[in-house]
Amino acid sequence: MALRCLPNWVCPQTTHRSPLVGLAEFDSKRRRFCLWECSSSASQRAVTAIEGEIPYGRELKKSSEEMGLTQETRSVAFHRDLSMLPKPLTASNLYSSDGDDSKVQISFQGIPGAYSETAALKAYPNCETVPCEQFEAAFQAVELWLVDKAVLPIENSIGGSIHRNYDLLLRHRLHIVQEVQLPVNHCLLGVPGVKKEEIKCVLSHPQALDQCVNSLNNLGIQRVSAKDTATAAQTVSSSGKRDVGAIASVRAANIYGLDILAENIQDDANNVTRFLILAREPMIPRTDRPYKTSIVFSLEEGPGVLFKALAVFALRSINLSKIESRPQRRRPLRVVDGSNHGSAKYFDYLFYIDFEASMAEIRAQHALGHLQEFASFIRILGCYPMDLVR
Ligand SMILES: O=C(O)C(=O)C[C@]1(C(=O)O)C=C[C@@H](O)C=C1
Repeated sequence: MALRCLPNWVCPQTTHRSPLVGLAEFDSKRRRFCLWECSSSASQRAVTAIEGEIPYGRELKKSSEEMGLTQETRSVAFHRDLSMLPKPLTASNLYSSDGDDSKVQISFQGIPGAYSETAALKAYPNCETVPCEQFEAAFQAVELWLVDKAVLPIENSIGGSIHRNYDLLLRHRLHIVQEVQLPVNHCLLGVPGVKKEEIKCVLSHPQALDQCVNSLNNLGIQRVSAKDTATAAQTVSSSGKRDVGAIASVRAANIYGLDILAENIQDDANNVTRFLILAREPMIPRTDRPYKTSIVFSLEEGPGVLFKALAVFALRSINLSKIESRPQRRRPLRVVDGSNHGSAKYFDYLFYIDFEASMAEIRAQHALGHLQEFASFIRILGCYPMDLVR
């Protein structure tokens, strides 16, 4: 059972917004949840509990308050509830892996057979994967304690950065606790018995189509976007059409009963997608193995500020493995009125950097302290072990 605080929780029966502290318990194995409203006033020491079932898949967007609306309410004595209060964390709770990952639930965007699911299984071979329609739902599932972690593709060695997912990292308050480098071998799939030459068009995720653009042009095959590679395979399987194929994994072919007409059809044999595993709590940084730290920051205006910002890492021999910039949505333009010829307009950017050091290292702490001199905003997205195994 996991517990979290719900201040300002609204009682579904009375619609009374409690000034008290609420607690929620989620039993993710049995998919049950229980919301506890605890009174802080001495005269009213009752605890109200609302129990219900955690919905599957696409209903993950519902908030816990909404779920409580349809559920039975009952009161229990306060003293009986003391045993239910959160226990203090122990050191072993703070490190992610206790060897048994069969209880870990990981949300991913897509349906079974998607590469994101394979990435989750690479990180936690015995985990339970929870499919979600959109990335937003995969994030919310973690935020609502419906699952433990979410997996997110962030960049690909052929297609580059997945920009929308950088934006999601900032919009949500989850922490990167792990990275997964997954070799992606795209296959051309078709309904049983079909020949490669019969395929006139293929369905797949836009990133997967981009990674195979030359091969598909050579074969004269049209490209059509699908939500994810596994949904493409499922659509082809249920359509039964001989001239429509899918680009997806061997695993997706097995799940949806399709023939593999060609393997490794990506334009570069070394096709690797990097995924991030996200959790509610950050990982406590250590120095027992190579670590990476991901940060996002914005800079004050001025000549050479980005140069100075990057120098804080170079000065301490900290290697940067990734830099990405994204427009600041809330403040897209900065207007500087310093001349007689009108005001200058600059686009305002956020910079995302991955550097190869642990936040437990003094040089990393000093580098971020130094960066604060030029940055108007800094957030540490996570410090996590580097994935060195392919
Ligand atoms: O469609 C899938 O199977 C996904 O997991 C998505 C995704 C992506 O978003 O880049 C992941 C890995 C591959 O590079 C292609 C597609």
